Amino acid sequence: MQTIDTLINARWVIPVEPDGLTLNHHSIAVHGGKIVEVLPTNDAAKKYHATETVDLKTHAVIPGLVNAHTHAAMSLFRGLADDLPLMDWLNNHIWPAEAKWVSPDFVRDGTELAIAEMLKSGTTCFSDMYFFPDVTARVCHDAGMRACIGLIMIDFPSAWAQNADEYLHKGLKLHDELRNSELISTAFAPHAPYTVSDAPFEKIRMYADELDIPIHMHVHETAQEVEASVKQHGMRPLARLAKLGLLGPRLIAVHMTQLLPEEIKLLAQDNVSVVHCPESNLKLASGFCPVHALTKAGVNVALGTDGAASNNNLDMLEEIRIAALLAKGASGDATAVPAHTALRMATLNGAKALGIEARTGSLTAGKAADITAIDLSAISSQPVYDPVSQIVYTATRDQVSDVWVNGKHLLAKHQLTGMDEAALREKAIEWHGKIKAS
Ligand SMILES: CSC[C@H]1O[C@@H](n2cnc3c(O)ncnc32)[C@H](O)[C@@H]1O
Ligand SMILES: [Zn+2]
Repeated sequence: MQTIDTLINARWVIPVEPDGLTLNHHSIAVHGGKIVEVLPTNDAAKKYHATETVDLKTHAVIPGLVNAHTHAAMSLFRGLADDLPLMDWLNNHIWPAEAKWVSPDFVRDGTELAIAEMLKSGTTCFSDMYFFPDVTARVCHDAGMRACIGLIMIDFPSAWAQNADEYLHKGLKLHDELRNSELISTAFAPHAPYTVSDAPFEKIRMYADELDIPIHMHVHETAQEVEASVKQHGMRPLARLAKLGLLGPRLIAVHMTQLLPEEIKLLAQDNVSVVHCPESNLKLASGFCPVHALTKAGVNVALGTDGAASNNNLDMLEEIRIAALLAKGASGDATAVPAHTALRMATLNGAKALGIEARTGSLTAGKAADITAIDLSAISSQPVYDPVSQIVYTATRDQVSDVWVNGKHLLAKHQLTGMDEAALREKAIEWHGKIKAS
């Protein structure tokens, strides 16, 4: 008998890699934060002696969900400004509120609230873009959450940095401090082509090559963004990014609702990853990302929630379902984004976009034990012909029972093991009191 930390016995194991595989009555052996083996439960009982055994008799176990684009601390602005288009929302509501309220304490409390919500809905890793990324990284480390922290750049001063040089300098310092972390990786995060000028983009390209990290950016979010770029630069944002040498496998282009057929070809040729945020795009009426055409062209498409101020939740199960439905509606093709593809977008494709697919994104021996269990015994998920179909089209976040990140059991039987929900609620109420009074 081999001694291990944890043995998870599940009714179904869906490893995501290989694609389309569903394993019945299988177990996951976990030791030292890593997946040691995925094997039939009968064999696991003979081979492994585990310190902790978790029986999930009615559950499907999947790789932890990867939220490939969010602004975690914006959870404290949830519901602050609804039912508006992007630029009105940003210029007249969100940016003024951020100028007034964003501080290290705001980012700490907002990120903790967001992590609690993400863990409770099955997310084990998120890619963030927000002020005080040093605070976000510390909160993730303390909570045991995996994250890709955005080293932000924007052409206006904020409480985090005054100018491009300071944004870059602070970002590089943070990257250096985090370079040996098992849980936290970094990416450059220039906000968008319309808020970052050529000179900082050129520096980011150079440092991203040198440090071998991704570049995470909002791109082609709305038709107005594209029109404004044509007026100001004489070209579409993507063409400008291409001219600046930014198109390539490092680029994580978020939103992409405005794409010409030749741009889709270019994204595929250059191995750019796209992050689709369907709920944010719907709520801000930004447009529709042509996910079916992108996947057919071979582009890696991942999923993100965007921030809780434009969604208004951080629920990746909901995002998966909307992505699968919207792809069919928008393309007029019911075969677009089938359930297995949608689940892959929310797991392995996200990890690939963030450059961490060797660490996470599938239930594969040697990868980190980032695992989510979904209870399919709910009436609304009966009967189960295909557990992947039930996860994508019927499951809601209250069916997420257990979550492990790097082998740590952070959600056990629906309860957060390392976070105090009542205290998080109190802090959110306190912030609401201050913000609404202003
Ligand atoms: C420089 S920190 C990130 C910055 O992005 C803002 N933001 C949040 N959601 C969106 C979105 O959908 N499009 C563009 N910008 C967005 C956030 O409020 C921060 O200011
Ligand atoms: Zn965003």
